[in-house]
Amino acid sequence: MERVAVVTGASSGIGAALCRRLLQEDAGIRLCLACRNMEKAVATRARLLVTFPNTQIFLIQVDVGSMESVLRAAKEIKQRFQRLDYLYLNAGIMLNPHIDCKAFFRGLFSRRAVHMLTTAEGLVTQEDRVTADGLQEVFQTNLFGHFVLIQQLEPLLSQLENPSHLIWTSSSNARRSNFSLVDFQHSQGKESYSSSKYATDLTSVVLNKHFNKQGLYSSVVCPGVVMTNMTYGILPSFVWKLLIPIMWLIRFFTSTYTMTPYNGAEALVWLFRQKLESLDPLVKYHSCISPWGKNYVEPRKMDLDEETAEIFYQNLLELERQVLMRLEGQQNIK
Ligand SMILES: NC(=O)C1=CN([C@@H]2O[C@H](COP(=O)(O)OP(=O)(O)OC[C@H]3O[C@@H](n4cnc5c(N)ncnc54)[C@H](OP(=O)(O)O)[C@@H]3O)[C@@H](O)[C@H]2O)C=CC1
Ligand SMILES: CC(C)=CCC[C@@H](C)[C@H]1CC[C@H]2C3=C(CC[C@]12C)[C@@]1(C)CCC(=O)[C@@H](C)[C@@H]1CC3
Repeated sequence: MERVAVVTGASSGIGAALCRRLLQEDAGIRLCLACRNMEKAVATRARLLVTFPNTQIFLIQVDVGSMESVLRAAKEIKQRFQRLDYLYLNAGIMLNPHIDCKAFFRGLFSRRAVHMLTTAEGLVTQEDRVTADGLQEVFQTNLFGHFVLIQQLEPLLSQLENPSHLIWTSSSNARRSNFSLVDFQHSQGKESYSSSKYATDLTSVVLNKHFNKQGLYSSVVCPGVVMTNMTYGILPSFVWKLLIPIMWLIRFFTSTYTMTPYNGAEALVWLFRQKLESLDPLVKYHSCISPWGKNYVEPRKMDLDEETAEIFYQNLLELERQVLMRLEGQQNIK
Protein backbone atom coordinates (compact mmCIF):
# COMPACT_ATOMS: atom_id res chain seq x y z
CA MET A 1 0.00 0.00 0.00
CA GLU A 2 1.35 3.47 -0.91
CA ARG A 3 2.64 5.73 1.84
CA VAL A 4 0.62 8.84 2.71
CA ALA A 5 2.15 12.26 3.51
CA VAL A 6 0.21 15.35 4.60
CA VAL A 7 1.94 18.76 4.45
CA THR A 8 0.48 21.88 6.09
CA GLY A 9 1.39 25.24 4.54
CA ALA A 10 2.09 23.43 1.26
CA SER A 11 0.98 26.26 -1.03
CA SER A 12 4.19 28.31 -0.93
CA GLY A 13 7.80 28.58 0.23
CA ILE A 14 9.38 25.64 2.04
CA GLY A 15 6.13 23.60 2.09
CA ALA A 16 5.71 23.77 -1.71
CA ALA A 17 9.39 22.92 -2.29
CA LEU A 18 9.06 20.02 0.15
CA CYS A 19 6.11 18.59 -1.82
CA ARG A 20 8.11 18.70 -5.05
CA ARG A 21 11.07 17.01 -3.37
CA LEU A 22 8.89 14.32 -1.77
CA LEU A 23 7.52 13.40 -5.21
CA GLN A 24 11.09 13.25 -6.54
CA GLU A 25 11.92 10.83 -3.70
CA ASP A 26 8.86 8.64 -4.20
CA ALA A 27 6.51 9.33 -7.10
CA GLY A 28 4.20 6.59 -5.75
CA ILE A 29 3.45 8.48 -2.53
CA ARG A 30 -0.08 9.76 -1.87
CA LEU A 31 0.57 13.42 -1.16
CA CYS A 32 -1.98 15.67 0.53
CA LEU A 33 -1.55 19.45 0.47
CA ALA A 34 -3.26 20.90 3.55
CA CYS A 35 -3.67 24.59 2.79
CA ARG A 36 -5.57 27.63 4.04
CA ASN A 37 -6.04 29.18 0.61
CA MET A 38 -7.59 26.74 -1.88
CA GLU A 39 -6.84 28.89 -4.94
CA LYS A 40 -3.14 28.75 -4.12
CA ALA A 41 -3.42 25.03 -3.32
CA VAL A 42 -5.00 24.27 -6.72
CA ALA A 43 -2.24 26.28 -8.45
CA THR A 44 0.49 24.43 -6.50
CA ARG A 45 -1.03 21.06 -7.37
CA ALA A 46 -1.23 22.05 -11.06
CA ARG A 47 2.48 23.00 -11.06
CA LEU A 48 3.42 19.69 -9.42
CA LEU A 49 1.31 17.71 -11.89
CA VAL A 50 3.20 19.25 -14.82
CA THR A 51 6.38 17.50 -13.58
CA PHE A 52 4.69 14.44 -12.02
CA PRO A 53 1.60 13.80 -14.19
CA ASN A 54 0.87 10.31 -12.85
CA THR A 55 0.88 11.09 -9.13
CA GLN A 56 -1.98 11.27 -6.64
CA ILE A 57 -2.13 14.73 -5.12
CA PHE A 58 -5.01 15.48 -2.75
CA LEU A 59 -6.08 18.86 -1.37
CA ILE A 60 -7.51 19.61 2.05
CA GLN A 61 -8.61 23.03 3.24
CA VAL A 62 -7.33 23.87 6.70
CA ASP A 63 -6.76 27.08 8.60
CA VAL A 64 -4.61 26.01 11.56
CA GLY A 65 -5.52 29.31 13.21
CA SER A 66 -9.14 28.15 13.56
CA MET A 67 -10.28 25.27 15.78
CA GLU A 68 -13.39 24.66 13.72
CA SER A 69 -11.34 24.35 10.54
CA VAL A 70 -8.79 22.01 12.17
CA LEU A 71 -11.57 19.70 13.43
CA ARG A 72 -13.19 19.63 9.99
CA ALA A 73 -9.89 18.93 8.24
CA ALA A 74 -9.00 16.12 10.69
CA LYS A 75 -12.38 14.49 10.01
CA GLU A 76 -11.81 14.72 6.27
CA ILE A 77 -8.29 13.24 6.50
CA LYS A 78 -9.62 10.33 8.59
CA GLN A 79 -12.36 9.68 6.01
CA ARG A 80 -9.96 9.83 3.07
CA PHE A 81 -6.96 7.84 4.30
CA GLN A 82 -6.53 4.56 6.13
CA ARG A 83 -2.95 5.34 7.10
CA LEU A 84 -0.79 8.39 7.65
CA ASP A 85 2.97 7.87 7.40
CA TYR A 86 4.25 11.47 7.44
CA LEU A 87 2.57 14.54 8.86
CA TYR A 88 4.60 17.67 8.09
CA LEU A 89 3.59 20.46 10.48
CA ASN A 90 4.99 23.29 8.42
CA ALA A 91 2.47 26.16 8.25
CA GLY A 92 3.72 29.17 10.18
CA ILE A 93 3.50 32.94 10.52
CA MET A 94 5.37 35.91 11.92
CA LEU A 95 3.10 38.95 12.33
CA ASN A 96 4.38 42.42 11.41
CA PRO A 97 8.06 41.87 12.15
CA HIS A 98 10.32 44.84 12.97
CA ILE A 99 14.12 44.80 12.82
CA ASP A 100 15.93 46.51 15.68
CA CYS A 101 18.46 48.45 13.54
CA LYS A 102 20.52 49.57 16.55
CA ALA A 103 20.89 45.97 17.75
CA PHE A 104 21.72 44.89 14.18
CA PHE A 105 24.64 47.32 13.72
CA ARG A 106 25.88 46.79 17.28
CA GLY A 107 25.75 43.00 16.77
CA LEU A 108 27.40 43.17 13.36
CA PHE A 109 30.63 44.50 14.87
CA SER A 110 30.66 42.12 17.83
CA ARG A 111 31.94 38.59 18.36
CA ARG A 112 28.34 37.39 18.18
CA ALA A 113 27.80 38.62 14.60
CA VAL A 114 27.46 35.13 13.07
CA HIS A 115 25.20 33.96 15.90
CA MET A 116 22.98 37.03 15.39
CA LEU A 117 22.82 36.51 11.62
CA THR A 118 21.78 32.87 12.00
CA THR A 119 19.35 33.06 14.91
CA ALA A 120 18.22 36.71 14.79
CA GLU A 121 18.46 36.68 18.59
CA GLY A 122 17.34 40.08 19.91
CA LEU A 123 16.91 41.37 16.35
CA VAL A 124 13.29 40.86 15.35
CA THR A 125 10.23 41.84 17.38
CA GLN A 126 6.68 41.17 16.22
CA GLU A 127 3.08 41.97 16.92
CA ASP A 128 0.37 39.45 17.72
CA ARG A 129 -3.44 39.43 17.99
CA VAL A 130 -6.26 37.32 19.39
CA THR A 131 -8.12 34.87 17.12
CA ALA A 132 -11.84 34.06 17.05
CA ASP A 133 -11.02 31.14 19.40
CA GLY A 134 -9.65 33.63 21.93
CA LEU A 135 -6.02 32.48 21.50
CA GLN A 136 -2.85 34.33 20.50
CA GLU A 137 -2.66 33.96 16.72
CA VAL A 138 1.04 33.10 16.42
CA PHE A 139 0.79 30.45 19.15
CA GLN A 140 -2.37 28.98 17.62
CA THR A 141 -1.06 28.93 14.04
CA ASN A 142 2.50 27.78 14.64
CA LEU A 143 1.79 25.29 17.41
CA PHE A 144 -1.65 24.79 18.94
CA GLY A 145 -3.67 24.26 15.73
CA HIS A 146 -1.14 21.60 14.73
CA PHE A 147 -1.26 20.07 18.22
CA VAL A 148 -5.05 19.70 18.01
CA LEU A 149 -4.73 18.26 14.50
CA ILE A 150 -2.36 15.58 15.84
CA GLN A 151 -4.70 14.81 18.75
CA GLN A 152 -7.64 14.44 16.38
CA LEU A 153 -5.65 12.25 14.01
CA GLU A 154 -4.41 9.96 16.77
CA PRO A 155 -6.30 6.86 15.54
CA LEU A 156 -4.51 7.19 12.17
CA LEU A 157 -1.15 8.13 13.66
CA SER A 158 -0.79 5.66 16.51
CA GLN A 159 -0.78 2.36 14.62
CA LEU A 160 1.95 0.03 15.87
CA GLU A 161 1.94 -2.05 12.69
CA ASN A 162 2.36 1.12 10.62
CA PRO A 163 4.39 3.79 12.49
CA SER A 164 3.98 7.51 11.71
CA HIS A 165 6.39 10.42 11.71
CA LEU A 166 5.48 13.97 12.73
CA ILE A 167 7.95 16.48 11.28
CA TRP A 168 7.75 20.06 12.56
CA THR A 169 9.29 23.06 10.81
CA SER A 170 10.81 24.79 13.81
CA SER A 171 13.51 27.47 13.77
CA SER A 172 16.91 28.45 15.14
CA ASN A 173 15.04 31.52 16.42
CA ALA A 174 13.42 29.28 19.12
CA ARG A 175 14.74 30.63 22.46
CA ARG A 176 14.24 29.32 25.99
CA SER A 177 14.42 32.92 27.32
CA ASN A 178 11.44 33.95 25.15
CA PHE A 179 9.22 31.16 26.48
CA SER A 180 7.46 31.02 29.81
CA LEU A 181 5.15 28.35 31.20
CA VAL A 182 3.12 31.10 32.90
CA ASP A 183 2.44 32.91 29.60
CA PHE A 184 2.98 30.11 27.07
CA GLN A 185 0.87 31.91 24.44
CA HIS A 186 3.28 34.87 24.75
CA SER A 187 0.52 37.44 25.12
CA GLN A 188 2.82 39.81 27.04
CA GLY A 189 6.01 39.73 25.00
CA LYS A 190 7.22 40.91 21.59
CA GLU A 191 8.86 37.69 20.39
CA SER A 192 5.85 35.44 19.89
CA TYR A 193 7.49 33.70 16.92
CA SER A 194 10.51 32.62 18.96
CA SER A 195 8.25 31.53 21.82
CA SER A 196 5.99 29.48 19.52
CA LYS A 197 8.99 27.71 17.97
CA TYR A 198 10.44 26.92 21.42
CA ALA A 199 7.01 25.56 22.36
CA THR A 200 7.16 23.43 19.20
CA ASP A 201 10.49 21.93 20.27
CA LEU A 202 9.09 21.12 23.74
CA THR A 203 5.98 19.53 22.22
CA SER A 204 7.99 17.30 19.90
CA VAL A 205 10.11 16.03 22.80
CA VAL A 206 7.11 15.20 24.97
CA LEU A 207 5.15 13.56 22.13
CA ASN A 208 8.08 11.17 21.65
CA LYS A 209 8.04 10.35 25.34
CA HIS A 210 4.32 9.54 25.35
CA PHE A 211 3.75 8.02 21.92
CA ASN A 212 6.89 6.21 20.67
CA LYS A 213 5.61 2.99 22.18
CA GLN A 214 2.41 3.40 20.15
CA GLY A 215 4.30 3.83 16.89
CA LEU A 216 4.29 7.64 16.72
CA TYR A 217 7.58 9.57 16.37
CA SER A 218 8.24 13.30 16.23
CA SER A 219 11.19 15.37 14.93
CA VAL A 220 11.96 19.07 14.59
CA VAL A 221 13.77 20.79 11.76
CA CYS A 222 15.30 24.21 11.13
CA PRO A 223 15.34 25.01 7.41
CA GLY A 224 17.94 27.81 7.83
CA VAL A 225 17.40 31.33 6.49
CA VAL A 226 15.22 30.99 3.39
CA MET A 227 13.80 33.62 1.04
CA THR A 228 10.03 33.10 1.24
CA ASN A 229 6.90 35.17 1.80
CA MET A 230 7.83 35.10 5.49
CA THR A 231 11.24 36.74 5.01
CA TYR A 232 9.77 39.13 2.39
CA GLY A 233 7.59 40.33 5.24
CA ILE A 234 10.75 41.33 7.15
CA LEU A 235 12.58 43.10 4.31
CA PRO A 236 11.14 43.75 0.83
CA SER A 237 12.21 41.31 -1.89
CA PHE A 238 14.31 43.92 -3.75
CA VAL A 239 16.41 44.46 -0.57
CA TRP A 240 16.90 40.70 -0.24
CA LYS A 241 18.03 40.62 -3.88
CA LEU A 242 20.60 43.34 -3.13
CA LEU A 243 21.77 41.30 -0.11
CA ILE A 244 22.35 38.10 -2.14
CA PRO A 245 26.13 38.66 -2.65
CA ILE A 246 26.53 39.35 1.09
CA MET A 247 24.59 36.18 1.93
CA TRP A 248 26.86 34.16 -0.38
CA LEU A 249 29.80 35.56 1.60
CA ILE A 250 28.08 34.72 4.91
CA ARG A 251 28.02 31.07 3.75
CA PHE A 252 31.79 30.98 4.40
CA PHE A 253 31.09 31.64 8.11
CA THR A 254 27.87 29.70 8.70
CA SER A 255 26.14 26.81 6.98
CA THR A 256 22.56 27.94 7.60
CA TYR A 257 22.06 30.50 4.80
CA THR A 258 20.23 27.92 2.68
CA MET A 259 18.38 30.78 0.92
CA THR A 260 16.17 28.79 -1.49
CA PRO A 261 13.09 26.80 -0.40
CA TYR A 262 14.62 23.76 -2.16
CA ASN A 263 17.74 23.93 0.06
CA GLY A 264 15.67 24.79 3.14
CA ALA A 265 13.64 21.59 2.67
CA GLU A 266 16.80 19.42 2.88
CA ALA A 267 16.33 18.22 6.48
CA LEU A 268 12.59 17.69 5.95
CA VAL A 269 13.34 15.39 3.00
CA TRP A 270 16.26 13.71 4.80
CA LEU A 271 13.88 12.73 7.63
CA PHE A 272 11.57 11.17 5.04
CA ARG A 273 14.39 8.71 4.27
CA GLN A 274 15.38 7.83 7.84
CA LYS A 275 14.54 4.79 9.95
CA LEU A 276 12.36 6.07 12.81
CA GLU A 277 14.27 4.21 15.54
CA SER A 278 17.55 5.87 14.48
CA LEU A 279 16.33 9.39 15.32
CA ASP A 280 17.28 11.37 18.42
CA PRO A 281 14.23 13.09 20.02
CA LEU A 282 16.45 15.71 21.70
CA VAL A 283 18.08 17.12 18.59
CA LYS A 284 16.93 19.56 15.96
CA TYR A 285 17.83 18.63 12.39
CA HIS A 286 19.23 21.66 10.54
CA SER A 287 19.22 22.08 6.77
CA CYS A 288 22.75 23.24 5.93
CA ILE A 289 24.71 24.24 2.87
CA SER A 290 28.44 24.42 2.15
CA PRO A 291 29.98 27.55 0.55
CA TRP A 292 30.08 25.54 -2.69
CA GLY A 293 26.32 24.87 -2.57
CA LYS A 294 26.28 21.27 -1.29
CA ASN A 295 23.22 20.47 0.88
CA TYR A 296 23.57 18.44 4.04
CA VAL A 297 21.86 17.91 7.41
CA GLU A 298 23.33 18.63 10.83
CA PRO A 299 21.74 17.38 14.08
CA ARG A 300 22.20 19.83 17.00
CA LYS A 301 21.17 19.23 20.62
CA MET A 302 18.26 21.42 21.76
CA ASP A 303 18.39 23.65 24.84
CA LEU A 304 15.40 22.23 26.78
CA ASP A 305 14.50 20.00 29.69
CA GLU A 306 11.98 17.19 29.68
CA GLU A 307 10.33 18.31 32.91
CA THR A 308 9.29 21.65 31.39
CA ALA A 309 8.14 19.78 28.29
CA GLU A 310 5.89 17.54 30.39
CA ILE A 311 4.32 20.45 32.32
CA PHE A 312 3.74 22.29 29.05
CA TYR A 313 2.10 19.21 27.53
CA GLN A 314 -0.36 19.03 30.43
CA ASN A 315 -1.13 22.74 29.85
CA LEU A 316 -1.77 22.09 26.16
CA LEU A 317 -4.14 19.22 26.93
CA GLU A 318 -6.05 21.39 29.40
CA LEU A 319 -6.27 24.27 26.90
CA GLU A 320 -7.50 21.88 24.21
CA ARG A 321 -10.18 20.56 26.57
CA GLN A 322 -11.37 24.11 27.37
CA VAL A 323 -11.41 25.29 23.75
CA LEU A 324 -13.30 22.17 22.58
CA MET A 325 -15.87 22.63 25.36
CA ARG A 326 -16.36 26.29 24.43
CA LEU A 327 -16.78 25.36 20.77
CA GLU A 328 -19.31 22.67 21.61
CA GLY A 329 -21.25 25.18 23.73
CA GLN A 330 -21.31 27.68 20.84
CA GLN A 331 -22.53 25.01 18.40
CA ASN A 332 -25.33 23.98 20.78
CA ILE A 333 -26.53 27.61 20.95
CA LYS A 334 -26.58 27.79 17.10
N1 LIG B 1 11.80 31.34 5.80
C1 LIG B 1 12.65 31.09 6.78
O1 LIG B 1 13.78 31.63 6.80
C2 LIG B 1 12.28 30.17 7.86
C3 LIG B 1 11.01 29.61 7.96
N2 LIG B 1 10.73 28.75 8.98
C4 LIG B 1 9.41 28.11 9.08
O2 LIG B 1 9.10 27.47 7.87
C5 LIG B 1 7.68 27.30 7.76
C6 LIG B 1 7.24 27.67 6.36
O3 LIG B 1 7.43 29.06 6.18
P1 LIG B 1 7.98 29.70 4.83
O4 LIG B 1 7.91 28.73 3.73
O5 LIG B 1 9.26 30.35 5.13
O6 LIG B 1 6.96 30.89 4.63
P2 LIG B 1 5.68 31.05 3.67
O7 LIG B 1 5.00 32.26 4.18
O8 LIG B 1 6.09 30.96 2.27
O9 LIG B 1 4.82 29.75 4.00
C7 LIG B 1 4.01 29.65 5.09
C8 LIG B 1 2.88 28.72 4.76
O10 LIG B 1 2.05 28.56 5.92
C9 LIG B 1 0.72 28.78 5.53
N3 LIG B 1 -0.10 29.29 6.62
C10 LIG B 1 0.06 30.43 7.32
N4 LIG B 1 -0.92 30.58 8.21
C11 LIG B 1 -1.73 29.51 8.06
C12 LIG B 1 -2.92 29.09 8.67
N5 LIG B 1 -3.51 29.81 9.62
N6 LIG B 1 -3.47 27.93 8.29
C13 LIG B 1 -2.91 27.18 7.32
N7 LIG B 1 -1.80 27.53 6.69
C14 LIG B 1 -1.21 28.69 7.04
C15 LIG B 1 0.79 29.77 4.39
O11 LIG B 1 -0.42 29.72 3.68
P3 LIG B 1 -1.01 30.99 2.88
O12 LIG B 1 -0.38 30.89 1.55
O13 LIG B 1 -2.47 30.80 2.90
O14 LIG B 1 -0.58 32.22 3.64
C16 LIG B 1 1.99 29.25 3.64
O15 LIG B 1 1.64 28.22 2.78
C17 LIG B 1 7.07 28.17 8.87
O16 LIG B 1 6.69 27.35 9.93
C18 LIG B 1 8.25 29.05 9.29
O17 LIG B 1 8.14 29.44 10.63
C19 LIG B 1 11.65 28.43 9.92
C20 LIG B 1 12.90 28.95 9.88
C21 LIG B 1 13.32 29.87 8.85
C1 LIG C 1 21.81 39.11 5.72
C2 LIG C 1 22.05 40.51 6.10
C3 LIG C 1 23.42 41.06 5.91
C4 LIG C 1 21.10 41.32 6.58
C5 LIG C 1 19.73 40.90 6.92
C6 LIG C 1 19.41 41.24 8.35
C7 LIG C 1 18.15 40.55 8.86
C8 LIG C 1 16.95 40.96 8.05
C9 LIG C 1 18.32 39.01 8.90
C10 LIG C 1 19.52 38.62 9.78
C11 LIG C 1 19.18 37.31 10.44
C12 LIG C 1 17.93 36.86 9.73
C13 LIG C 1 17.09 35.76 10.27
C14 LIG C 1 15.73 35.71 10.02
C15 LIG C 1 15.06 36.82 9.28
C16 LIG C 1 16.01 37.81 8.62
C17 LIG C 1 17.18 38.16 9.52
C18 LIG C 1 16.66 38.79 10.79
C19 LIG C 1 14.84 34.64 10.63
C20 LIG C 1 14.25 35.23 11.89
C21 LIG C 1 13.69 34.24 9.69
C22 LIG C 1 12.77 33.22 10.32
C23 LIG C 1 13.44 32.19 11.16
O1 LIG C 1 12.75 31.25 11.56
C24 LIG C 1 14.82 32.31 11.61
C25 LIG C 1 15.57 30.97 11.61
C26 LIG C 1 15.65 33.36 10.88
C27 LIG C 1 16.92 33.69 11.66
C28 LIG C 1 17.81 34.65 10.97
